Amino acid sequence: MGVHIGADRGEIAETVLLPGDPFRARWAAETFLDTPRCVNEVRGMLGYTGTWQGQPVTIHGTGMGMPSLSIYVNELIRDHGVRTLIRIGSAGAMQTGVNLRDIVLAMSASTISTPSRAILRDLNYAPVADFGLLTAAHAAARAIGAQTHVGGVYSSDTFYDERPELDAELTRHGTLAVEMETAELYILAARHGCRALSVLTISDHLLRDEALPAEEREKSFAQMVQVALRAAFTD
Ligand SMILES: O=P(O)(O)O[C@H]1O[C@H](CO)[C@@H](O)[C@H]1O
Ligand SMILES: O=c1cc[nH]c(=O)[nH]1
Repeated sequence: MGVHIGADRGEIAETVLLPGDPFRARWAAETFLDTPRCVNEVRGMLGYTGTWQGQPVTIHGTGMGMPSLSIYVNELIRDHGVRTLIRIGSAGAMQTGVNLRDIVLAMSASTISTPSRAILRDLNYAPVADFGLLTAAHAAARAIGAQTHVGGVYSSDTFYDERPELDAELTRHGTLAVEMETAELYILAARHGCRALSVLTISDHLLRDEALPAEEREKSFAQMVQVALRAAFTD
């Protein structure tokens, strides 16, 4: 039992899916896992452990932003022996060819700053996905017919950003989407020798006035969870 995760060692699987939203963790666990059991509710950050096709899986919220994700991922790796971490998040599209409901597999994540800045200092470290998870997720997404893009995302510290010129440069440099956690997830996974990937669903568009209606979100997010689970257990 740690500071922010109330589970005992052994109650969390080696493979963890990480939505920002703790209610998405509960929904995904109840929808996709057999015998899901709540293993954490400290501060309302829900975590569930169950099985998928006989394989143990935990689905645990991270909260929004890299400082929050960093707390949970550090404790999952250090205190619970987690080895495979797959974020299942929402993101805003930054390219005209990326549409609502599409899946984005984050090959890399640009940032201005992360909680690891104090360690990396002046190094512009390039956070990247685990190649095996990335290729497995791509195959899984194709297999279920999901519209999928693979490329770079931007992990922002601010949801309400006031730098339109930054968004424009990110778009000009091919960034597919913006979200708020992937860069730190990839850095922590690299530091601890773990596998990580972000599977994202486009929930809104930065170049067009579009957003996914609330009632459609769940159905779209289902594809992302399926992709993450299939990728986690592809040899
Ligand atoms: O849907 P989640 O996983 O929370 O991800 C995105 O949504 C939140 C902002 O609304 C940020 O956490 C961002 O990364
Ligand atoms: O961080 C996020 C997530 C979804 N949509 C956005 O525009 N930003």
